[in-house]
Amino acid sequence: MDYISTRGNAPALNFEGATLAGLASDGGLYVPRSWPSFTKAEIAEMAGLPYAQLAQRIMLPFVADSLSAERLLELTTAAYGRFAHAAVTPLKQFDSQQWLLELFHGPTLAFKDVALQMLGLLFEEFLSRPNADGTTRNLTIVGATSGDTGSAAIDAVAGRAGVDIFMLHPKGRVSDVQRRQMTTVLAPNVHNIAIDGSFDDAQAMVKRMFNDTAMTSRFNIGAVNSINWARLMAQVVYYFAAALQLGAPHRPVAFSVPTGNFGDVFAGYVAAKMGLPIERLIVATNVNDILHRALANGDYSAGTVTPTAAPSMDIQVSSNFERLLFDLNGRDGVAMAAQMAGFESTKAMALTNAQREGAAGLFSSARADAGEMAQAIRWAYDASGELIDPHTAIGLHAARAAGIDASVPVVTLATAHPAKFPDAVERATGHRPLLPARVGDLFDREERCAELPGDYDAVAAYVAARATPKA
Ligand SMILES: Cc1ncc(COP(=O)(O)O)c(C=O)c1O
Ligand SMILES: N[C@@H](CCOP(=O)(O)O)C(=O)O
Repeated sequence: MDYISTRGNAPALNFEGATLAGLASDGGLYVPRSWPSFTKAEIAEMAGLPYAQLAQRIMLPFVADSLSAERLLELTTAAYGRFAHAAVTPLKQFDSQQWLLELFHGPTLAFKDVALQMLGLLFEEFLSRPNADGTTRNLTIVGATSGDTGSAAIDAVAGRAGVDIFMLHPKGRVSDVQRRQMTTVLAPNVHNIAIDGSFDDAQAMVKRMFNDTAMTSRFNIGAVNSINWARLMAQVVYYFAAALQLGAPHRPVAFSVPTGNFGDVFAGYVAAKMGLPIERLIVATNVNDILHRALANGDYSAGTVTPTAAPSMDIQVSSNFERLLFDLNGRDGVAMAAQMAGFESTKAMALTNAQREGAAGLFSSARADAGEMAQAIRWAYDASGELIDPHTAIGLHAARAAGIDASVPVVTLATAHPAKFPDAVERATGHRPLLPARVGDLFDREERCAELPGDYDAVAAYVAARATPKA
């Protein structure tokens, strides 16, 4: 399997190359040249597999040019061995139709761990392979976070040889738990930067660095955000895990996905392409609703970001939407590059008919405001005694409003542990969720974080002064 850019003007790469490259050199995102798929019988055979084995089966077609099946299983076993629940991503039932897929049993309490524990191991694996002249490579990871990617990526690479990580977060716009999970990791290869601005500003700076030759000529810039294909590949697995438990491939399942950068729900789209019978993918947003507007009426135009109690979804430019638009528009890289150039200059874009109609076949969408989010937190607590976080609540609100046929199970992805956002959960229910013991003495640890203006040159200079140059 090789990987091509959505903008059609970058070299095709194998899995190892795409993983280390992160973003394509033409500014596009790497996608597999074609979607591998499983037959109904092959999917049925996966029922009951332990998570690490299921992950190996699902990922193998994507990585086979770079990893053997045996090595892949060693990596999935190591990655998912660190999860606090034996099922890795357990399902909980609310009522006869509504289910919750708990994705927060990893080390940093959010769904990002599922992919980033794997990505950390993949980086280590590929960077340890010698070049033709016997030297090895290093990587300067530059990432943007609205709270969860940062801590999960830092946990996955802290202290690893050959990797420096520079993580940008919007100052004052992540929860205290999220910030501390990043800033209390004092390993010398970890650099936290709080910038003045929004997550979108941070993400734009990261993408710009990949195309800044002054930086790329000196450093091997790498990505941990979901612009990196390997992130999404690892997230496909839990759609299979959940659907198999609910009767797939003999019964379709719908998923409701709290959405910001469109990575998690795009992984669901990939699962459908691979043959998993998905009835509907419900894209749930908070009031930062660019994706809801795009799917409902074709209007992909970025407004100003409004801070909410679900800060990780305070996003108005959704990187991975480009992957979907590319796939739905006949995979025409030239057209995609023109469409994205238009968006980058005007911050607005109209979907083509093919994109609108293609998306409507599988996706629907909903937007939840603060009141609807709080109501969903309360509903979950009353229905099951379960405390859910504000992001998950937005998904649950959309799941219950979607009008899916009663015979189809609807699974809401629980993307973060409620204790990451204790204030909002307590306001809604009167109960304050406790941090699990595995995060330890988070509030007693020393913090280290630089503060920079929301200015690309300042960030680039900061990185250049501290990163390890290419070997
Ligand atoms: C807790 C939480 N829920 C949902 C999302 C949205 O996921 P995605 O950006 O993949 O759409 C994020 C961040 O991305 C998150 O951290
Ligand atoms: N919500 C995310 C934003 C970054 O998204 P990513 O999936 O592209 O890494 C976060 O928590 O940082």
